[in-house]
Order: sequence, then structure tokens, then C-alpha cells
Amino acid sequence: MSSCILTVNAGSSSVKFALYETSEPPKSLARGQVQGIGSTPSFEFKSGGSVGKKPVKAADQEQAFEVILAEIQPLLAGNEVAGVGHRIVHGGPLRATPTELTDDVLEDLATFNPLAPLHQPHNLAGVHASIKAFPYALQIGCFDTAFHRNHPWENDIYAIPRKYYKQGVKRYGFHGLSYDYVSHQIARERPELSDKRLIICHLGSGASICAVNNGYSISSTMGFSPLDGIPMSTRSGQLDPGILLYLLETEKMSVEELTHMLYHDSGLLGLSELSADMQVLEASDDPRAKEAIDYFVYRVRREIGAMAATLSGIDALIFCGGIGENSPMIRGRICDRLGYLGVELNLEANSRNQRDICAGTTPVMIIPTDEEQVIADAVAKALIPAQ
Ligand SMILES: Nc1ncnc2c1ncn2[C@@H]1O[C@H](COP(=O)(O)OP(=O)(O)O)[C@@H](O)[C@H]1O
Ligand SMILES: CC(=O)OP(=O)(O)O
Ligand SMILES: [Mg+2]
Repeated sequence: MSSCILTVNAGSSSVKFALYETSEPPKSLARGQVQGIGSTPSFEFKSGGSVGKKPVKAADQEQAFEVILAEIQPLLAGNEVAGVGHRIVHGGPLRATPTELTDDVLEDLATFNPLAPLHQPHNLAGVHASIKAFPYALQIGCFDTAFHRNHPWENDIYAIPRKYYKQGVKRYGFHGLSYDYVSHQIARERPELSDKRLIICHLGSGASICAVNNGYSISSTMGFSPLDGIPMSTRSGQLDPGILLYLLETEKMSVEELTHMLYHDSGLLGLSELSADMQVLEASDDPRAKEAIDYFVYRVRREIGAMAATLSGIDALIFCGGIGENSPMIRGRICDRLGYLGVELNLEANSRNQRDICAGTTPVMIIPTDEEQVIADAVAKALIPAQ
């Protein structure tokens, strides 16, 4: 029997998994995902030389995890799952490192469900299902918020009465496992950039931008919740808070209706009235699809400018996430008017989603993110005591 590590990453439109041999560093055995949750879900996997994709039934992340558990059974034959690593989107104000998911920790993490309703309840449901499936495995939580714990004060606070900051109303930032992986990967591939100013655009179903200086996050477009910043598949991104007051007072919307609107009915879906999926919008002739894309591109470009101001300049621009890694059109349109930052795209390389897509003075790269690797590293560290 050999020992292996399973990682589980529940995003807003997907549940990604990976299996690793328990070693330091962990050696990848297989990976895959149920994607398209909420639209047309499919199961995709890669193991050794074999790849596969098929439609599945998965109305939500919990069902997607059941599909994954059933599909990986043959891969688990002869392997004992010694540790399961979970992406947990909200770690709260204190958690800066991976943590064993004991009953007390899980109870505390559930208090953050209202701050990340598209993720936290699904993350925790995945942990409970995994405890049932692998009762003897070590369960480790890796937090999206941890990478952002060193924000300078002015990038951590909102200008409302101070007592709320003390109560935890602050800019947590998310997609931290992705930024952790991408910033370390850049340092491995381009050591000359390791202590420089990076703007990393994680553009997926959820989307955010992070300013990294010398390997540390100093600002992120996502704040108190994963609603803030740039528009997303179904989330609004940044709004004038006056709009919320208007909807509560004048439209008499309930808190539940408002929550549903901001998390499920807004963003690309709300603007296009067609789809939350960027691929569908790109293929559409409907003018509303074009307008939704125009708004997305405009807000990403605007926030890149804000991050450049935060960093007093930029030494590299990096794209990752489902849209960032796969859409030449979106990257092309975002970079189109960033010449003032030294950004110019190699159009040929961009059209092929190559790693290095730079034709100007500022490096521009696509680094496919690997949150699973960050999670597996943490589990291996917990399982294999330091010599
Ligand atoms: N070739 C592509 N062109 C445009 N968008 C794409 C492409 N491939 C994937 N996407 C988009 O990526 C998104 C999923 O990104 P991903 O980072 O996996 O999401 P999440 O982790 O938030 O569930 C989908 O909304 C899809 O529209
Ligand atoms: C925090 C977040 O939005 O994550 P995802 O993009 O995986 O949905
Ligand atoms: Mg994701």
C-alpha cells in the first residue's frame, strides 16, 4: 500500500482535485475537475498519459465532490489517502498558515459562511464529506486569505468608524493560494523578478488582481468579501454603497434578495442577460454580450492602473485563471491600452496562450495557476516531519 495526498479546491464554478504521492515535494499522480457547475457540468481528468472528459450531473459543489470521489476510486486502489488538503476561501483575521481541520476549527470557519457564500459553505461541506470518506486521513485547511495578511494598514482598512476594523471589517483579499503559487513560480522561472513589483490578474469565474512586491501581497482588488473589485461571472465587483442603501430603502429588497442579486445575478450574467461564461459571451453576436465584455475589460484595465499606482510602477504583468490562461482576446483587449506601463503584447504568442507573451519593455506572462500544488505541499509538510 502506498501513501497519497488528495487536494480539493471548490471554486464558484468548479471543484478541482489532484492526487499526489506522499513525498517532499509531493509527486503528482492525477488531477482533474468538475467544471461548469451551474451551467453544463463535465468531469475532466488527467492521469499519466490518459486524459478524459465527459458530461456529468452536478447541480452544486457537493454533488461535484461526490462525482469526483466515485471517479477516483480506481485511482485509489493500492493507495492509502494519508492526508486531504482543502482550499478554504475564508480563514478569518488570524489564520496565516495551513491548519489541521479539527471540530473547533471547523466550527469557527463556519462563522465566515456569510462572508463568502459561494465558497465557504461548499469548502466546509467538502471537508465533512472527506472526513466521512477518509476517516483516518489528516485533514488540512489552506486559506485564500493567508497570502494577504501583510497588507499595509491603508490597504487593509475601510474608512468607516474604527470599531468595525477591530471587529474584523477589513480587506482580507482572496485567491491567495493562486497568488502564492504564481509569485513563487515567477521567482523560479525568472529569478531576476523575484524581488520586483508584480501585478497578477487571476481572471476566472471569480476574478481579482493582486499587487505583489518582493514576494508579498500589498494590495488586492477583493476586500472584505469576494464580491469586491472587478466584475465576475455572477458577482458585481466594486459598487457605490449608495446603491445598496437605495435598493434596501426604496426597492424594499430583503437582505436575502440583495445577497442573491450581488452573488448570483450580477457580473457578466447580470450585464449580458445571457450567460456567466466568458466563452459563451465571446462566441455570441448579441450586443449585450459585447457590452458585458467591454465592462469587464475596462474594469480590469482600470484596476491594473490602480495597482501600478500602489506599487509606484510595474516590473511584470501576469495572467492566470480560466479566462487569464485561455482567452487571447480578453488579454489582448486589456493590454491594448497599457503602453504607458511598457506593456505590449507579442500577438502571435498571445494567440497561442504561450507563457511569454511580451513584445514591450515590461515582461507579460501567462502562468497557469496551480492551487493544488500549494495545498499538497502544505499537507506533505504536515505528514512528513522535518528531519
Ligand atoms: N478559452 C476560454 N476563453 C474564455 N474564457 C474561458 C476559456 N476557458 C475557460 N474560460 C472561463 O474560465 C472560467 C472558469 O475559470 P476557473 O478559474 O476555472 O474558475 P473557478 O475556479 O472560479 O471556478 C469560466 O467562466 C470560463 O468562462
Ligand atoms: C475567491 C473566488 O472567487 O474563487 P473562485 O475564483 O475559485 O471562485
Ligand atoms: Mg478558482
